[in-house]
Amino acid sequence: MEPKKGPATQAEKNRERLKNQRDNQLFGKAQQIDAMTPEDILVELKNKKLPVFGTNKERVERLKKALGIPIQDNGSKGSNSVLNNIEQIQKKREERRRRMEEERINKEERKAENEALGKLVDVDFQKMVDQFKQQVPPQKPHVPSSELKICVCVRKRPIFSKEEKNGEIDALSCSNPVIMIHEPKFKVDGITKYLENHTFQFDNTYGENEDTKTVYESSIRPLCPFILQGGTVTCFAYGQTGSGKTYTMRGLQEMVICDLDKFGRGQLTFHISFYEIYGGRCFDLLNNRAKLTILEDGNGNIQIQGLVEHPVGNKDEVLQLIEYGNSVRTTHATTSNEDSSRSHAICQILLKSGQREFGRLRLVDLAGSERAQDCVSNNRQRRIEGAEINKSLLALKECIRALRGGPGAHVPYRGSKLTLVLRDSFEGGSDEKKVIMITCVCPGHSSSDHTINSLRYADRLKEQVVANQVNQFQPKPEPLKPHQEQQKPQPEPAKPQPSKKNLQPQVQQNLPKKKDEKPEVADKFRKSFRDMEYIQKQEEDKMSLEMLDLHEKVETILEEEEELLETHVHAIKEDAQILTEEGELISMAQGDTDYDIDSYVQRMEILVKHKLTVYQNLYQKVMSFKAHLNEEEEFSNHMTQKLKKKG
Ligand SMILES: Nc1ncnc2c1ncn2[C@@H]1O[C@H](COP(=O)(O)OP(=O)(O)OP(=O)(O)O)[C@@H](O)[C@H]1O
Repeated sequence: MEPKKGPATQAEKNRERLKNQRDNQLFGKAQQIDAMTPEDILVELKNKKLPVFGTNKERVERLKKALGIPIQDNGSKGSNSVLNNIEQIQKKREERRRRMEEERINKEERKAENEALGKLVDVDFQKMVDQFKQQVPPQKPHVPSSELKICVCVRKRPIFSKEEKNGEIDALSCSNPVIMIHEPKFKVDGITKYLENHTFQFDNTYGENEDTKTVYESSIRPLCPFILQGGTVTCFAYGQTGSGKTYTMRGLQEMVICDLDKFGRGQLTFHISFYEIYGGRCFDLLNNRAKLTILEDGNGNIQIQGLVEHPVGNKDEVLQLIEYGNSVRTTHATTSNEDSSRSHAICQILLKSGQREFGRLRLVDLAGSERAQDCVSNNRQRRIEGAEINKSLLALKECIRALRGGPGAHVPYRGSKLTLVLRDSFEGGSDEKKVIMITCVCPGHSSSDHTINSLRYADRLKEQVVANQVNQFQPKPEPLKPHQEQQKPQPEPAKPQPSKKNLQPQVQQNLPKKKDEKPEVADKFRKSFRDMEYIQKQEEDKMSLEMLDLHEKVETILEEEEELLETHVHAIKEDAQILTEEGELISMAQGDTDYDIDSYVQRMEILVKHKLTVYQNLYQKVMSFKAHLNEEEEFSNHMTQKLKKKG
């Protein structure tokens, strides 16, 4: 007999492929029908407007026939076919039981394995995540930042054994330039588990096994020649507390100093300044945390008054200074990271050769992004810090985006203190200024919300904003089984969009109307508020008008607090002066029996009046400040109530 020939032509091959596909589909459908209950068969027949008479087997065959599934005629009739049917059902039941048992044993084994490793993770979710991870596409080479207008990248840090002991699952898959978040979820029944998978793509992504040198090689290093030709490069580390911002920044600081020193062949001096912005105020990290004042002259030039620039010729000294600066940053303990930073730290390096200025490099380690949600905390200090962080991160996003708009684009740098001091990093378009944004993310599944927020933030900085995709990489579908845990895509609920129509009147109402303010203060305040309005409009789906109102209140409080402290110091000095004069007056009155009572009364009247004026002024400032604090408190309570109702 001649061996069976395979398909000869392409057309035959295609026909055979299509036939196989169809057979597979029909086989799948037949399996689904066999697994259906008699009631389901009835419903299905009715749906398809087919007759419902006869036994269940006859109904099944009718349904299959209607769907084009060939009926196997085994020639048996009557009791024989009934026996066959029962046999088939039993086989399927056994098969199902065998599979369930296998799954149970598999689960127990995974659990025991995890326990031995000290991991207390949910094995079902872990299995689902592992399945997805097997389908991650291969990694592509990293793109050097010199080829990009703005380099937007993401770095995933490794999961710590401490986190796994606490039940954390590594829910991030990273394969340059893609990063996926596998978010464990429960269906409404509260039992069935599934994963919601979000896929993002950036210029570069770095996984847990890629070290800081790899990040450096494709981010800052390609821009070193640009700096040496007089360019300005600003590199930001963004992300939630504990995601590795400081870890990444410290590594980059060291590498870039060494490289710039090497490229400059020892001829360059580094002029280092290192300061932080904490709660809307600026402090010099290399000068005993001296408080700095941000000034803007009539031409819009920004100056940080009091900031000390340290000229250093030796790279080791540069690194020592940076290390010192890092160690004195403002930190506060939180549950997730004991050294959680609430400040933005800006390390600025100006390169000079003799008197000739070269480029500038700014390395900015941003405050924990989740702190921006502290706007409704119980603690006022935290709230004000949170509002400041929120405002600065929103303003930063819009200022970076303005770089893409070219030299003439509006840069809303007055929207926050951070963007105000970094104004020079954003103006002139992306050919003149280079920005690298490294978004750091935590791998643990319980951080999924924060991670998604961080990636969405970074996504807005990309050239083309493409909405992240949900469930791009799905495991191969298995036939549906009853009560099986499904990895089902769940569309995100649509967010209500505030209407633009309603925006204007309310914003107008919010415009600051402060009495007795100096004209330049009022002007500064209005300009900054206009930039906040601009940012709010770009961000209207995220930033509510209430948030804008909160930012205005916080701005007022910060400005007034400054003024109040100044007035208080002034009052104490005046008082001391008056006290000295009073002392002199008393000594005169007590020591000289022949003193002039009229002159005493006259001088005393002047002194007391002066004292009253000084303290009256201070009292008014205290009362006004107190009223604004109360207003902020009320507003915060209102926001908290609103959030509670929503949640
Ligand atoms: N890629 C990494 N590889 C190994 N360990 C890392 C990595 N990234 C971060 N870590 C470690 O994770 C911890 C938190 O990192 P880091 O302090 O840099 O976070 P952070 O984002 O700066 O937090 P915060 O905003 O609170 O300052 C540190 O112990 C750090 O050593």
